[in-house]
This record gives sequence, C-alpha cells and structure tokens, in this order.
Amino acid sequence: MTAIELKALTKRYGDRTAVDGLTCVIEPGRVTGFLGPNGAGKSTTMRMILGLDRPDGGGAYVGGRRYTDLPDPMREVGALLDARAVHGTRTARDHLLWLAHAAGLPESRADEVLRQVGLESVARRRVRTFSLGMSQRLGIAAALLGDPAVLLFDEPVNGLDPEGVKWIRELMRGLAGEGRAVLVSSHLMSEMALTADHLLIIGRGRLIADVAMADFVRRSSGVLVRADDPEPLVKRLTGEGAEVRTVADGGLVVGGMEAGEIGRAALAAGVALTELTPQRTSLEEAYMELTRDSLEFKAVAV
Ligand SMILES: Nc1ncnc2c1ncn2[C@@H]1O[C@H](COP(=O)(O)OP(=O)(O)OP(=O)(O)O)[C@@H](O)[C@H]1O
Repeated sequence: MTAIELKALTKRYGDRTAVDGLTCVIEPGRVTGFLGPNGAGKSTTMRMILGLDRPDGGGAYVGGRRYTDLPDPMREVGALLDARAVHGTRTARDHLLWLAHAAGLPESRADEVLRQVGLESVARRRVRTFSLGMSQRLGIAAALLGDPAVLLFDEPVNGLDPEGVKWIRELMRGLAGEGRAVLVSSHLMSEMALTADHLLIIGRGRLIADVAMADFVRRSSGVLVRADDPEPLVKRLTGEGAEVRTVADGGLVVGGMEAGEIGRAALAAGVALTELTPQRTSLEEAYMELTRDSLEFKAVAV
C-alpha cells in the first residue's frame, strides 16, 4: 500500500510562492480530490510529486522516496497531466508501445490498457485524429501502463461529455477500490462530490482543508430550529454533541444532528418548537466560502 506524502512542500516562481508549505498524506485505497481555484498550485504540486519541478523547500515522497529516486517509476506512479501532449503522427498503440519499451514493460501491456480504456477499435489510428475524450482515454492508458499503485490525474474531466465524465469517475473509483492511491485535481466541487472519498483544498498554495468528503458534507449542512424558549434546548443539544449557532433573527442552526433527533431533544427538554427545517448549503457554496479569500481574480460587485 503506497501513499504520497507531502512535507512542507514549497515552490516559488520569482517573488511568487505557488506552493506554500504543503503537508499532507494522500492515502491508498481512496480517491483524494485536490481542489482549489485557478492558480492555487494544484498542477505545480503534481509536477513536484512527479519530479518535473524541483521544490524550493520540503519534499514530495511516494512510498517514502522522492520520485527521482524510484528505481522503476512507471511501475509505481502513473499520471495524466496534459492529454494533448502526445505526438500526433503516432498511432495510439505505437505511442503506448514506445512508452512500454522505454520503461522495460512487456508489449502486451499496451494492448491490455487499450482494452481497459475502451480504445481497442482505434488503436491503429493516428492520435491527431482523436477527439478530446479519446485523447484523455489514451492519456489514462499511458498512466495505467505500469500498473502503478499511485495515480495522479490533473483535471481529467475538463472538456468531456457527460458519458466521458461518468466513465472517468467510475474508473477512478475502481482504481481506488483496488487499493491504489488516486489523486485527482479539479476546480469543480460538484464533480468531486460524486467521486472523491477525501478532499484536499488549497488556495494560494496553502492547505485550507484536509477532510473526509462525508465530514465536509455533514459540516456544510444543518437544521434551522426556532423555539419559544431556546435556552434549555441549546443546553440539551450541545450536551448531546451538536454544534449550535445562533443566527441573526434568533433562530438556531444545528449541525451534526438530524431533524428527528432535534425534535426528540426538544421534547425531552420540554421546549415547543416553532420551526424545524433541514438546510443544505450546496457543497459548491461551502467550498467557495472556504476559498473566497484565496481567489486569484475576483469579480467586482457592482
Ligand atoms: N513555470 C511557471 N513560471 C512562473 N509562474 C508559474 C509557473 N507555473 C505556475 N506558475 C504560477 O504558480 C501559481 C500556481 O499555478 P498552478 O498551475 O500550479 O495552479 P493550478 O491550481 O493548477 O491552477 P489551474 O486550476 O488554473 O490549472 C500560479 O500563480 C501560476 O501563475
């Protein structure tokens, strides 16, 4: 079981700090969504994990080693950074054969991964005739070639149609289900909500949240409660472990408890409720709230 570890990972471009002391672990057996607004430092982080950029501080480790020290990198780490970065005059199969030879992998792997990504029927077509979706599949085939335990995908669903998006989502879930560490970047929370088990959210190169998807969902939902006499109810709810916030008009927003449990707590406290409304901030809103201060470009309110 191989994890990716980032330890105070830092990258500067001139006076700009693109990645700023990132420390976290990307665990095997789950899909980790790597989220952040444009320019947050996602691609730079992935490039450093892959040894394509040198950190100015700290380090990125795969199974305890830097990528550049891995004896057989293609068998350990697979990545899709830019699906269009392929020689257009080569056929899909030749592209994979070339990669397999370079990595000392058997030729049979090229055909296996072509089958796995559904490109068998176009294996002998030149890559320049491929649609974006086909190029993404080919990029994923290349990432899978060495059957690696760690996979990185940089914005893999960009520009794909819904069927392609669904396919990539299921593939990533399957790869994590086999025990691999899957790190996938995106700037869309809605997509990650369907795919990721865990979230790493960054803004301006810094870690903003390292949280299980389920906890993020729970945190961004709550129940709006109004009562004639809220005080004993607040006491009871906090005593039972709920998070209670008072909103401007005297209502309460209760987190970490279902509406039914709140109703029963009110009954036990002898408090009459005048409102009990489950609320769900959209995940997108919760994410935007977290990253609001780290946007590179903001629209000016008029
Ligand atoms: N080669 C480079 N030279 C100078 N600055 C760079 C370079 N690469 C990235 N940057 C800067 O580093 C910051 C982080 O960029 P990065 O591409 O890692 O962000 P990102 O989160 O992947 O963004 P996006 O979602 O837009 O792809 C940005 O401000 C970017 O302009």
